[in-house]
Amino acid sequence: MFEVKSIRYRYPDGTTLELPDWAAKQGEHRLLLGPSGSGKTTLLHLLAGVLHPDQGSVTVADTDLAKLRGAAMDRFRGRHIGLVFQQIHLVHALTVLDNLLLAQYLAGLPQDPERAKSLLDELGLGEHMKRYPEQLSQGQAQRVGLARAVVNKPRLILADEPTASLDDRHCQTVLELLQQQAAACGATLVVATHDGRIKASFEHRLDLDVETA
Ligand SMILES: Nc1ncnc2c1ncn2[C@@H]1O[C@H](COP(=O)(O)OP(=O)(O)OP(=O)(O)O)[C@@H](O)[C@H]1O
Repeated sequence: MFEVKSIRYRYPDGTTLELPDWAAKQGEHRLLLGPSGSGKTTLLHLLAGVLHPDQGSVTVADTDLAKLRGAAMDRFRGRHIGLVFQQIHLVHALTVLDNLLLAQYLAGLPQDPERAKSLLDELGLGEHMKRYPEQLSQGQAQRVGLARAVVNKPRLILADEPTASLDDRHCQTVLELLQQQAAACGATLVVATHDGRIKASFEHRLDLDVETA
């Protein structure tokens, strides 16, 4: 489903990051571990096509991301990749429902309010779909962020530190929702974290500290 191979990425200041080869099949769930600064976010950005490597290749859904640039990369990402961040970045001028419809529009997909509404219902947000982001609790906003990431039924879900600021109960809930939604879409899931609480929930891990798969 994805494969990163022989990656070297050079930051603007010339620092170079080398990453171990890594791959997953469709529907597999993977944990990406490593201390702060080990390159987890960089690897997620390479998988999302936000960054491109100086050497090596990134393949997602049988597509070599080096062949996609600009608007084509944006459409591919919107259509096939769901992104979940610690900071949710909802569009504040739009309602919860419209935030999801915007994600469909930006992916070049026909707007499907029924899909968006049923997903919000499923995530316990049905009553809040006409609300604006500032009228939501942190936990509700987080679930909206998750709904937005999966509304287009992505083939790959990338989550960067989704549980870092959460207490134990919310940490477990967010993790379960991510895994459930990934399973519902048949998506491959990658969760990057240094949060040791969630290690036990994943069979497959890559630890950037020790560079073993
Ligand atoms: N724009 C940049 N210019 C130079 N170095 C950078 C840049 N962005 C990141 N780095 C460095 O690259 C390394 C990897 O950064 P990255 O953000 O991928 O790590 P991370 O594992 O996600 O860390 P954290 O858990 O703190 O988010 C770090 O040493 C960081 O300082």
